[in-house]
Amino acid sequence: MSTILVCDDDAAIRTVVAQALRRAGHGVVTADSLTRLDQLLATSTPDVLISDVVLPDGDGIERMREVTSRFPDLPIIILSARNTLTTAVRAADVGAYEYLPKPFDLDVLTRAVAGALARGGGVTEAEAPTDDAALPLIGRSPAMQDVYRVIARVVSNDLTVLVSGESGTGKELVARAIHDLGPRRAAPFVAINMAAIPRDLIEAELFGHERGAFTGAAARTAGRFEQAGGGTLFLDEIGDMPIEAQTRLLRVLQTGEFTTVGGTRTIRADVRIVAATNRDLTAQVAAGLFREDLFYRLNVVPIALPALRERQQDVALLAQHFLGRAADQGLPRRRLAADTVAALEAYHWPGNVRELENLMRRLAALTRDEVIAVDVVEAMLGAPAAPTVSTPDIEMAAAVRALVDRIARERPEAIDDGTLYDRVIGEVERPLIEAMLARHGQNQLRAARALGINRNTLKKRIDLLGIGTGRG
Ligand SMILES: Nc1ncnc2c1ncn2[C@@H]1O[C@H](COP(=O)(O)OP(=O)(O)OP(=O)(O)O)[C@@H](O)[C@H]1O
Repeated sequence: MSTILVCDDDAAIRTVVAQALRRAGHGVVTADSLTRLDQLLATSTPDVLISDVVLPDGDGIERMREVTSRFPDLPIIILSARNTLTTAVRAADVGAYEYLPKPFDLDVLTRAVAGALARGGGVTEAEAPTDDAALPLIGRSPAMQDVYRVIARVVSNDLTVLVSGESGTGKELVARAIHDLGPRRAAPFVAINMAAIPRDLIEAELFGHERGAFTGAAARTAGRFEQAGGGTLFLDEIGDMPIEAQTRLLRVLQTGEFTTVGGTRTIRADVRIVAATNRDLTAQVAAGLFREDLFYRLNVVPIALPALRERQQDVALLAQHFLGRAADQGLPRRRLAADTVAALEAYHWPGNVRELENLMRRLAALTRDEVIAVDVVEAMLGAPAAPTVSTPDIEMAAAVRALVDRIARERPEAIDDGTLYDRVIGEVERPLIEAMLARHGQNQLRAARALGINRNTLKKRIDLLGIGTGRG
């Protein structure tokens, strides 16, 4: 029978954990402090050690450092109620086999113990623990705990990470956290957004170019791969990367080398790659817009960031964090009334954390009272024109780009025969008009009003586009 040593100062936790493990057929010994743990370890070595972090006589994770140096093969499972990214990373740092944020599921713990027994010793890392004060990511929801655990597992290696999630969910912040917490932190973190650079310049931006490589290339320029040397390259909105550039990127990932545009010399690519997308890349692969082999090369470690509406319990913490930051930057210090917090939690946050951040800044700047009342927030949440990019905008932009790509592929002559604008607008306009007519029972007058255009204009467009609907 295997022996599990459980160290927690909470008697209730010791009891339920011991019961569950005994039921699973293990022998259990418990300790309520680090001193007691030391006494027990002096006389016998357990097969698995489970320890809490905050104990009356010290920090459980720090003590595990000594324990692992004395018993390098002893698997350790850390339990913690301080559910931050830092705790997850520190647990990974000391070589813990598993880290379970409290509250945890007893079945999960039992499975972790079984896994630890099957696998034996943990992974040992030499990295120093990180600063607890500077938390890069805020939030303690179960959904974020999953994210933290994956981050903790990748910071010390160079595996390629693909972060997916809606716009404003914190994808870039995750990429930065991976960089800042890992061994490349002293070298640069370089970000490049595929959607923000003209398509024909992307390769030159990524790999650099030689003098005269193309019109306007007056001098040799280093690309982002070179600029990020030794550090991390963040490829944002990777789904927008043109196919030719994808082919080139794939080759770099396969060979670990690249050449500049117009150059012949090969340069070693010494970067960790973190890519991000707010689109469903598998759908892009299925549609032939994204190379499948590149997708697999990038998706080595996937991290799916939940939308803010899926982590309601983080809203209050994030809101307070942003108000605090606004105050640190010189805006008046403001607090949230309890019903204001409830209203924020109930909101669906289409712009995710970015929208919440912008709202808190506006509230800090605009509200007169020290405590922010619920009606002020409700008025602002109802107001349009929050400075965020919404998901429909992004989807529309993606659809239009895909459309242009398709026209270029299928009818290359149409790309510069002077009809492209009408063609693309027509493609967008047709489903729009059809949808509005359907919504308004084919009534053209009401559809025109809803669209905000003149009825005659609508009639003309219907005739021109040959939309075969009824009359208004
Ligand atoms: N968990 C978090 N804790 C604190 N701040 C956050 C968190 N998530 C996001 N933010 C903040 O929200 C804003 C948006 O985050 P970020 O730019 O990382 O999102 P993104 O997913 O990369 O967005 P996009 O897809 O539009 O580029 C940033 O100012 C970031 O600092």
